[in-house]
Amino acid sequence: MFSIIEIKNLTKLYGQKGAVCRALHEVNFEVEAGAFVAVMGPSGSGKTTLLNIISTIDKPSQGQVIIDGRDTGALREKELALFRRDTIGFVFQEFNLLDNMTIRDNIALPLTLNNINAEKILHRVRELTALFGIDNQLDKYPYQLSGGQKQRAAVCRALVNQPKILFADEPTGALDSKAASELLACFQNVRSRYKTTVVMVTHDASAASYCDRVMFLKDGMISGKLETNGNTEEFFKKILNMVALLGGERNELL
Ligand SMILES: Nc1ncnc2c1ncn2[C@@H]1O[C@H](COP(=O)(O)OP(=O)(O)OP(=O)(O)O)[C@@H](O)[C@H]1O
Repeated sequence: MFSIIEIKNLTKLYGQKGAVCRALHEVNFEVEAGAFVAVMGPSGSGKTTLLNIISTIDKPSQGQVIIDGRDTGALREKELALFRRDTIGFVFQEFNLLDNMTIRDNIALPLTLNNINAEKILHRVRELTALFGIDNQLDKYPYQLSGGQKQRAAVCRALVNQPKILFADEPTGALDSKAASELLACFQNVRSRYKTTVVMVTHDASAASYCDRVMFLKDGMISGKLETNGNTEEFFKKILNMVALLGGERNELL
């Protein structure tokens, strides 16, 4: 199987001499194309730092990030911007939809900016929103949607360019458990339909149990990994056990 993400000896230091914070320390892993992976760990363990570096928003202090066979550290700013546009989608905890645009225009925005033909744009928006169960919400504005619907619209927007990888930072953080499970089921659909690789940071063991694999970070290092056998409930229990085993902030991770 092809590794769409290869992380080699990744270290990230913040700050200057005398006040250096080591957010990541010699992290190594690979993610297979089409996988759905969760990154968990206590507050301050380096999850967001890792996601920002893999998604090329931030640069490492040391180490390599190879995405889809390309060493991102070797790309110039312009190449990197194009690479990011064509390869990566991003979803945040806050939905970041534009209030004065309809849901249709919000989702279509990345394609409109790329001068794609209008018919193609509408087709893509219809296909994605049908998959996410919000195809009857397209004429509405963000304030007229529930939190779960807004987040599904934000994911549609992140996918409209057909990225190979979708990065999600606490995508269920602002949702109730029903809206969260609907969103996670959508991620699974996207993965099986488009073979999109999904990498998600989460504090929520239940959200992580929808994934194929969970990586646990502690103090900027990978402290454990788990893989599902396909049974979500069993996987959920294993994740809880791992959280307890790794110690520290069990309550926070729940
Ligand atoms: N811009 C920055 N400057 C200095 N230190 C930073 C910066 N960003 C993060 N850090 C530090 O790096 C470490 C890892 O932070 P990071 O945000 O990646 O953790 P996290 O696991 O995502 O935490 P949380 O779950 O609370 O969001 C923390 O000690 C944090 O204080």
